[in-house]
Amino acid sequence: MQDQYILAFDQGTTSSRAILFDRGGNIVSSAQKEFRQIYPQPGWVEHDAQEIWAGQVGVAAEALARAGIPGSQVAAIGITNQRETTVVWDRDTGQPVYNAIVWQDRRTAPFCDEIRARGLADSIRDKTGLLVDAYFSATKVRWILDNVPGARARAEAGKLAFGTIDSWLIWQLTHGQVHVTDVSNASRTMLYNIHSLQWDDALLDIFGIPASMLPAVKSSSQVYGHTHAAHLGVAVPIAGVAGDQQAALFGQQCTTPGMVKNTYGTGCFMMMNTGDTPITSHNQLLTTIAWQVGDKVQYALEGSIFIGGSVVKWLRDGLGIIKQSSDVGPLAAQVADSDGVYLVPAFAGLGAPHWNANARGTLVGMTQGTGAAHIARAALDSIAFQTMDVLGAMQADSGITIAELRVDGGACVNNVLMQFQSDILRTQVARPKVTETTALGAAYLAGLAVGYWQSTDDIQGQWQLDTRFAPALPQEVVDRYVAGWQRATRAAIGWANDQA
Ligand SMILES: Nc1ncnc2c1ncn2[C@@H]1O[C@H](COP(=O)(O)OP(=O)(O)O)[C@@H](O)[C@H]1O
Ligand SMILES: O=P(O)(O)OC[C@H](O)CO
Repeated sequence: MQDQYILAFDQGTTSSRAILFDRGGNIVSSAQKEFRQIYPQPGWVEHDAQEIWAGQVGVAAEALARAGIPGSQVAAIGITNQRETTVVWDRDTGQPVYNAIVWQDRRTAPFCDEIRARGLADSIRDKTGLLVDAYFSATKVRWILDNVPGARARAEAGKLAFGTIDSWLIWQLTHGQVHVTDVSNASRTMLYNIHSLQWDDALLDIFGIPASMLPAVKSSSQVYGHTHAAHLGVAVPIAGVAGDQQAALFGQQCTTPGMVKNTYGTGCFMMMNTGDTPITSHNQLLTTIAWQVGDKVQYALEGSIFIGGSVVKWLRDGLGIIKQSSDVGPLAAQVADSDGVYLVPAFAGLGAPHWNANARGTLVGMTQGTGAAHIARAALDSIAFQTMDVLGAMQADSGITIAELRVDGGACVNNVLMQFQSDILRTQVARPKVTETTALGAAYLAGLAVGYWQSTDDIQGQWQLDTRFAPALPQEVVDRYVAGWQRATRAAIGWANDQA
């Protein structure tokens, strides 16, 4: 028999990737395509769901072509996706009724304020593990139903379907035959009870969403359906689905309670595996479903940082002090430290553990001697400091002191950042050889479902260390840096709260 492979779709916020993996978890080939970010108004972020679909299926074909592998040698497809992003489409035509409303979109923040004012936040949190915020899908679906002419009536007549991007892609791949999601994506909608593992009628009522719109919720590793032969030449089983952060946790093989990964992408997303126990946070973290394999549901604690690697983009595109992202390391390395300069990149408010929607970017501590290198250094430091705040909250909530932070995402290639991260966390930071852990996690989930890998034992040895960073800075220096950061954060929040 010819060699078989697993094809992972990694549908992210700014680009769609397809990666082909072999049995050893090695990358055989990949293809990637960026797509348009649509900003109709300040604070609004949309994607064209059709463009995402066309791009994703295009990169899948391209990845196979590059490896010279036909669809018949793909044992299964795993899908992982930007989470919360909301698509509503017509069941008959398969056409979206509105652009996808992206997780970053803040248009429903006033409605979230209303929900909190009605005293509903605690019960929503108890059921979903989430804080009431525009980030999650529920208020986005409601917005579409309220603002697209005729949408509510069509939804009530059972004509419209809702899905996160995983559901949308599966619907397209199966030509409208399969409308599903997995537990990890469902747990980001703010409509799903993470304890009873069901859509919650009372929540559907609060948000005015007809149950007929919802996908069926499945495990993260099973055959959901087969692709229509039009796409890869043959029908291929779609056998793994997880939200991208959960998939990265799985791909990092953080499969035992207490293991933590941090993904340094546009934002930073830290997750701790908490096993079969959903831990309620007292520090404004989210409780979420990590994945379900077989009948075993695993939970996680999560802290999301809105501006992570994108602060480097801002140095490039906003300030113009670097030409390309990779220039930031050498520029920052020109100085020993930021010399008292702190950047709090609260460009879109602050996420965990502050959740302050009004906070704005703050740059403090400058003197006549401050130059571009100090600002670059402060920008990188801000990624590490925000991560430190989230990890502190996570350790407090779980009572676990972690031994190692596993890292991935575009900005984890930066050694200056990783070393500083280890220094201020006083913890080992471990960067694996394969940093495409999101796609790898989806591939593992799919491969396990079809017997490509027999059990998690088969993949256990595949995580390989690239570089380990160990704390080197003296404690008193770290204490001084951290105290400065905390002052700067207070300044960012104080500036927002001081509005007349
Ligand atoms: N050498 C680098 N140092 C720091 N940040 C970087 C570096 N290279 C890329 N980045 C940042 O990493 C981010 C891209 O990471 P990626 O994981 O591809 O993001 P996403 O999946 O969120 O689109 C960008 O915000 C970019 O600014
Ligand atoms: O597309 P990414 O990798 O930035 O991830 C987005 C997250 O899933 C949003 O919750």
